[in-house]
Amino acid sequence: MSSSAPIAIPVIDIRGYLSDDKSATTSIISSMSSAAQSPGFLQITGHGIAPELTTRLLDHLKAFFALPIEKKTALHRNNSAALRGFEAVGEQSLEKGVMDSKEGFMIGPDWEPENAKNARFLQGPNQWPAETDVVGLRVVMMDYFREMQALSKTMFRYPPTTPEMSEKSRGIGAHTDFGALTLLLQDTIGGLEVFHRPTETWHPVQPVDGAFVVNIGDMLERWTNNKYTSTLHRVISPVSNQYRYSVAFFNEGLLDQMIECIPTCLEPGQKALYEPVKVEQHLRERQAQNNRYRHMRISMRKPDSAFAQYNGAQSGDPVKEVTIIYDVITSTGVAAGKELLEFLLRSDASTKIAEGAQKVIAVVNESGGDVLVL
Ligand SMILES: O=C(O)CCC(=O)C(=O)O
Ligand SMILES: [Fe+2]
Repeated sequence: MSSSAPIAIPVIDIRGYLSDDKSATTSIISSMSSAAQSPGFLQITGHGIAPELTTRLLDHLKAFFALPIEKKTALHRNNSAALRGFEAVGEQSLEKGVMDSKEGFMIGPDWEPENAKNARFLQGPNQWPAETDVVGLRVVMMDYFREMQALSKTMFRYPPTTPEMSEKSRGIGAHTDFGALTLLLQDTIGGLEVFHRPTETWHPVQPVDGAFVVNIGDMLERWTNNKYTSTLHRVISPVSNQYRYSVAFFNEGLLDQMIECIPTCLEPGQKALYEPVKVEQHLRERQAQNNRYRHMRISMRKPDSAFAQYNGAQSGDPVKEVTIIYDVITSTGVAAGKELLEFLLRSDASTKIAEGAQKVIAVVNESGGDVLVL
């Protein structure tokens, strides 16, 4: 369900931090840390990236996506071991039954083709169109890239849609991001929405002139023991006669970096919720699960941190208890051959049981049948 009720996505001016103003820095850090915990999304202004550069970047992006489809498919991501390049409309579907209506173009740190044999996971050369096709594209992309000092970035174009069609398609289906931190430049069309878990409602991230949207990804959530939140988000297809353009930086860290609970993120008596993992393994697992994984996160309704803390630390032996329940229901194991007690249910029981079963069926249908509901 979409809702226009406001959810506070803070807009934070980081100018004071960049100019080393001590008191401004303290308050900027405290606002950023609180936004990273909830809602896991914020927008930053005063970041020092020249508006001239972002305008030039978006102009070149329009020129790139306006190329004939054959020229774009010649640069398809499938041609690249590092998964760099073009992706057409409809190639992704993050939510069952709704197609993602967007084109993408992924680049990263550029490797000379002759060094490609030394490339590791997701490393390698970019694929560029002929210079004469989009004059200056490569220069502006790499200028922007250096400015942002990021590791990988993807540019998107979302086709416009009609009100009727918008019910059946998404710009990009609901998902969380794999990496540590995403920095997103969006134009003025709008459509990005974040999910407010307690009320299960979607809320727009209004485009703010000159701002970057910042959101926490799964890697940072893991690193901070769930203190920072990797928030579910999506783009609804713009009901407009114009395309929507955006540029996303996925900061994914160095491949050998170990992601293990930052000690200051543990309250006294708390345990680390995740095993340490290297960035490369984390990315490989996410990449392998790709759409399926992203989709699972929606259906499984990530447990809140109170539950996550409890899970695995239950008293007694939960596996044994569940085994006994299974045995009793199936008259096997410890319950084999035993007479079960019968007891009477109140007259409203069958309605209540049917309601519960309907909810379970709805969740299973929504997830494509690949979710275990306990
Ligand atoms: O284009 C956008 O506004 C968001 C894209 C996004 O969420 C993603 O690629 O992970
Ligand atoms: Fe995303």
